[in-house]
Amino acid sequence: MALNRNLQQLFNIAQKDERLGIGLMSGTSLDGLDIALCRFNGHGMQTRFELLNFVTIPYDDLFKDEVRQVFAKRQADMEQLTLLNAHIGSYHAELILQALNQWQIKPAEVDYIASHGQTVYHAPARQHNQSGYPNATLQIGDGDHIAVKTGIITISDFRQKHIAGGGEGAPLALYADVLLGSEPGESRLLLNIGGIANATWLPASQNLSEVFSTDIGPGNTLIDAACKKYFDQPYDKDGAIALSGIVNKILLKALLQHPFFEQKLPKTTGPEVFNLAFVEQILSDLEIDTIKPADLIATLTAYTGECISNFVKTYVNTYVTIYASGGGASNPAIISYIKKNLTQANVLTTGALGINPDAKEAILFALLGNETIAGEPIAIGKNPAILMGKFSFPY
Ligand SMILES: Nc1ncnc2c1ncn2[C@@H]1O[C@H](COP(=O)(O)OP(=O)(O)OP(=O)(O)O)[C@@H](O)[C@H]1O
Ligand SMILES: CC(=O)N[C@H]1[C@@H]2OC[C@@H](O2)[C@@H](O)[C@@H]1O[C@H](C)C(=O)O
Repeated sequence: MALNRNLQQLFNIAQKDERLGIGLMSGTSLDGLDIALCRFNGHGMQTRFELLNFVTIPYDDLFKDEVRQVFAKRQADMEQLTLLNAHIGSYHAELILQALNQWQIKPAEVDYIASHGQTVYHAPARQHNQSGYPNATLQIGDGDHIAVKTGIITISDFRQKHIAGGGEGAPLALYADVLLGSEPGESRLLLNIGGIANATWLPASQNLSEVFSTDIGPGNTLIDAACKKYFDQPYDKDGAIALSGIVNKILLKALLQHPFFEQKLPKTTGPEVFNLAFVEQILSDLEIDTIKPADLIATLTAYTGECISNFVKTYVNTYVTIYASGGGASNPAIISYIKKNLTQANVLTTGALGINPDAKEAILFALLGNETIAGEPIAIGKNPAILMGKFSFPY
């Protein structure tokens, strides 16, 4: 009996030696849609990949404001959430078509799209503390809209399977970091500084039972929020405001007391926890009535730097090479903290590994899609050994 057209196409793609996949990431910074066009050869530990094209298409202010109405909010308008689920899927499809057109690639040449969607709420059980409820997370931007509008098979909603397999739904970076980032003989920490900072530990031994990936704490999320509130800017370009301010040591010390840092690894978090309301509560507890906006940003930047360096000092007990990625890797004020605090580390960017630091998370989803189509579950320590995502077909 013949397979239907969708399954036949999927079967053909799965059997190819080489696949062309698009990875999409729209992160917690809400800065834009990252689109990575990658060529994959093989799968699992034999994966070879090439980044053919990459672009971040910035979101306009109207779109950001629409998403912010539900983003990381405990209570939101259900109609707005429902509309956004369809709208984001459809909008992302338009942006993909725009990028393909720019790169002069026809949709028919692309084997699959792997879409992260937009996280609107992340709620691991450690955080929500509601008995009887599991780890939970919600990404919107439905894959059917992407598949139908682009005509390309789309895999989406990766995080639910990680939760179903016993994880918190993040960080998924683990899988790509092991496949693309390990090197025998070099202890590596792959550090992504996005809205939230996360890291994957890759020991020189390459012993998969020692590998772990975890969120560290705030990356750019608090800095961005304060920049928007006090300077009407989306972020602190090149750390200029932070470098002009003075760190408030009392505030910094209090921020570092957050219980998240004491919880055992691996763990995840988000702007649901690390937001300006948390900072304002601490300012009020400390009876600090006024703080210069530049000093606040200097302090929040130091906070990110301290969280990352404290993490490395606590969990990495050897000389390590840190490969940084994400937008925070372009903030000299954050990076200089890490370099100053960590004398037992060589701090580079993933560019030194041939992985564009801005494209890394979009590449991750392209790689996860390649595994879902052609790979086998890979056991890495206690992490869920699973293939993730849901298929949407164009027809
Ligand atoms: N030149 C720069 N100087 C300072 N900060 C920068 C610079 N370029 C990017 N950033 C920061 O990086 C952020 C975007 O980072 P990125 O795209 O890695 O985040 P994301 O993918 O949304 O986050 P997450 O990984 O948490 O989901 C910006 O909001 C900004 O804070
Ligand atoms: C729930 C969610 O969207 N988490 C993101 C977020 O952004 C950074 C950090 O928090 C990380 O845990 C994760 O994304 C990356 C891509 C990951 O899963 O590896």
